[in-house]
Amino acid sequence: MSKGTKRTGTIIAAHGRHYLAEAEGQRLQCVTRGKKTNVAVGDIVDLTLTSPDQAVIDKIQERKTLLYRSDQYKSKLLAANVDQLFIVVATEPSFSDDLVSRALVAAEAAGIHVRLLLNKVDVTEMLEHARKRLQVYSSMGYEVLEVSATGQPEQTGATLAPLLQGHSSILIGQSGMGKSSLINILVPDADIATREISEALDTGKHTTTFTRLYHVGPDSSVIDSPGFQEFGLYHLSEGMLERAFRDFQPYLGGCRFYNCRHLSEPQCAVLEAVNEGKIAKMRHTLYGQLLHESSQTLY
Ligand SMILES: Nc1nc2c(ncn2[C@@H]2O[C@H](COP(=O)(O)OP(=O)(O)OP(=O)(O)O)[C@@H](O)[C@H]2O)c(=O)[nH]1
Ligand SMILES: [Zn+2]
Repeated sequence: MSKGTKRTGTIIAAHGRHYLAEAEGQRLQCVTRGKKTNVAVGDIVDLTLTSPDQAVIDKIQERKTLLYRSDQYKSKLLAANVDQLFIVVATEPSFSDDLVSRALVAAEAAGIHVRLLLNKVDVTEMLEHARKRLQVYSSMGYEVLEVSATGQPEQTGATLAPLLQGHSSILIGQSGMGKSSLINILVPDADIATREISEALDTGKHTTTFTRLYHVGPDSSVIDSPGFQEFGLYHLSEGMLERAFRDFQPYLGGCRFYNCRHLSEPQCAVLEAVNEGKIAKMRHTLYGQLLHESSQTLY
């Protein structure tokens, strides 16, 4: 394989502007042309080799999906081409409804199937409390799976592994929910793979701060992303937002004004549903917050 050879590869790890691609079973360190940082883990890319194990990314192939966060200034790509998302929460430490809902909205907007994964169900003192808090999501139709990564690893693997087959999945969650423990069950050699990727990307000690993709079977992969504390959705337009709230859907079209923003309009079907307890108050509050964010976008 010589300099100038063309390849098609999959991006399996990203750290800053450094990417690692896999092409025909070979790992290639990649950079973008210019200062572009629009590449995501999971992207299928056209490459030109610059040395036996290095390449330049010429082109990102059309994406089936793109999951991303954004703040006022820029978007932060989480993963490309995934078709399902697992939001990992736990009995303890306590999870944030705000972050869970934001992740649900991001998935809906990107057209990605989403489930919640309640981990650490072995912590029985907190189990009923966590289940109760998750009812708001299951009543909207989101599936909530219960697992215990350290308490019942075999059963957890048996529950999750079949769900990954034939899919490109991503796990996200706040720090401490047990995401790494789950990945270690799903990807037995994850630690070794992480070390190898870390060396290839030259990330030094920061082994847990990059997103990476693992193969878990033919046509099956799972992406592990770093824990997050915030989940900005500045990029979602108003129209996208109302549709991304699954609990609003039965009421859309029922408002007096066709262009109702569901904030303070008279005879708003969404507001009526909130008042009747059919839509959770915290969901509507978040919707208002996200509308505000989408009006603040500077890019
Ligand atoms: N009791 C119990 N503890 C668990 C379970 N899964 C993970 N833990 C513990 O929870 C802590 C956090 O787990 P990690 O897997 O490191 O969590 P993480 O979400 O990857 O966290 P970050 O690495 O900070 O992003 C560790 O002490 C685990 O041993 C579980 O099913 N039950
Ligand atoms: Zn309305």
